[in-house]
Amino acid sequence: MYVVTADQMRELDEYVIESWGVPSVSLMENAGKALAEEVLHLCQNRQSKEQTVNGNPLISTEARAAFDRWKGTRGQISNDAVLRGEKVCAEHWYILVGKGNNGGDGLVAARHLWEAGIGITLVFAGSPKELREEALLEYHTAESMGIPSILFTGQGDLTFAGGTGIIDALLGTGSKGAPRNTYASLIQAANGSGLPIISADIPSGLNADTGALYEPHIRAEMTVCFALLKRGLTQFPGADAAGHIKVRSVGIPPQLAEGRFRETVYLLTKDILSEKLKVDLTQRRAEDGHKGTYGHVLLVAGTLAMSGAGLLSCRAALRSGSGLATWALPSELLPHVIGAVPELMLAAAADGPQGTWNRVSAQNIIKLAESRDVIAIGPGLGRFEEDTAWLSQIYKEVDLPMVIDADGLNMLAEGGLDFFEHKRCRKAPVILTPHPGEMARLAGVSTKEIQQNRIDHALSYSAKTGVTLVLKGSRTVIATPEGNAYINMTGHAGMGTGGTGDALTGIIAGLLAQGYSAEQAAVFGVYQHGKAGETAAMMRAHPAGVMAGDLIEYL
Ligand SMILES: NC(=O)C1=CN([C@@H]2O[C@H](COP(=O)(O)OP(=O)(O)OC[C@H]3O[C@@H](n4cnc5c(N)ncnc54)[C@H](OP(=O)(O)O)[C@@H]3O)[C@@H](O)[C@H]2O)[C@@H](O)CC1
Ligand SMILES: [K+]
Repeated sequence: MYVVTADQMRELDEYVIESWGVPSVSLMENAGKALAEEVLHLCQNRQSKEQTVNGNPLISTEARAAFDRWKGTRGQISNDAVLRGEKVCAEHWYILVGKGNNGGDGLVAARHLWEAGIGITLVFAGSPKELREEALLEYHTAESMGIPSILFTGQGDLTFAGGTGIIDALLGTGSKGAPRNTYASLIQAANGSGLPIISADIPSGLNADTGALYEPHIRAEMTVCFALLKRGLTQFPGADAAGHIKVRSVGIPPQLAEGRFRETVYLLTKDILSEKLKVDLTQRRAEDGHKGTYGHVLLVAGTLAMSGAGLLSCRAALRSGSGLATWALPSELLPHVIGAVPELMLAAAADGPQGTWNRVSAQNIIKLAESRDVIAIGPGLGRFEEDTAWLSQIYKEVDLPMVIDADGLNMLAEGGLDFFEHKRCRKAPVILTPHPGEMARLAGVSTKEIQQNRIDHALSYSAKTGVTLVLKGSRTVIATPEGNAYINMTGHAGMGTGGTGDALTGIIAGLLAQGYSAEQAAVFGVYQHGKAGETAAMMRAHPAGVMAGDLIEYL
């Protein structure tokens, strides 16, 4: 599933209109009809819930289904079941109409809902005479049909008297900045009404490209998004304002987006994993495979105070299927962790005071890496003198697939983009796994700026440096230097707990060890990490109780 910006959507619109001759009024018709269908579904669901007594259906749905099966369907006549809602006459929807094409979609929906018997009041944010082209035609049709309308001037309150729902067709992909004047007042009134709001394309007040929210913005129960998902709907806080999101086709085939733009953003689904990234989700192995076949991870991590980070990463690497794992750790820490993960090999590689790292150990790491397949650096590592130079030396001299996390990222941030000046001497890929705070340090901006435009920041850093970038947080974004980005949908807020990032580093390293490409390992690793977190949540009394160690057990 492709995820596009407002400009990309406009380009695709124009392409089908100009190159294929699809009339733009047909696109608007399809959009408005899809919107009306979703409103009708909601009304019908509401009706069927009301036909129960104290929550018990008068006739159980199982009994009804059994009877319908017995009766069969031969010779039955159905009407347009979707658009001729039964018993929807008690419904009355207010449709907020802006002056662009988003408003036009609202006007089309008004016509279909009116036809289905729903009471409608159109509320114009500005004089309908300002509407243009298709939207203006739709206005004239609605007026001829006698659909009631009011012009909201901003004077007095709009109470939505007798209303049962609101369609937000104020602002779509053509909106710029915070909603102004009557638009702002209508948004505030709609949110305050307590009625369910269904947004056309995007909730008004959302930045369609970034997911940032302006004030005020609509808080929708559902958003009916047209043709292709907009980037802003996939990232928080925008995703939260959109409510349940339904993508409906309007006559612009999504596959038009493939290879068309410099950057292609995908919603991470099983299909994307198996069809685009060619990941075998069953993870089949050759019958004659052995531990040497599935790679050896070298993890450079941990101090005495943060030994758990190393343990979690190593366990995750093994659980994700790597054949072997070695943990390079400070010598003072080693005796304390013997036997904690018996499957793991331990290598004393640093002699800093109190179980910490120091700069002399770069050579030790380079030597250890000689007989390994992947190197992962960072979890619980701490900072030490001249550590950026230490990491840079390893980066230059260890040409293995490399994952850098946590303090490794802070070292890298200190080196700035100069750190990557030696990237041409590396053939093997590098994956960075920052959380938003670490990403902010890498990019030299604030955490807030990162969070307000996660997809762009991930893509641009990846393009500049040649690394595969995993920007963590809800809806993790994985960006590749070639300009692909994937938005992960697995996982849950219960995974916001210490050590889950360390586990992710281990999973990705474990996949790299088995021969997955950087893109496959980062994307599949993030997907699996979230899935394991979901399984762990289901096995506990409450998702908030999930710990990093739990999710590793469900890999
Ligand atoms: N094209 C197609 O074929 C299809 C398009 N489709 C639909 O079209 C939508 C995009 O339509 P669009 O481009 O007309 O923009 P849209 O968001 O409706 O309104 C922009 C208007 O609002 C105004 N305005 C801007 N910012 C504002 C603010 N902050 N506060 C207040 N006002 C503000 C601005 O006025 P201006 O500032 O320029 O005076 C401008 O007139 C898209 O989301 C989808 O729903 C579907 O039907 C499928 C086919
Ligand atoms: K809208």
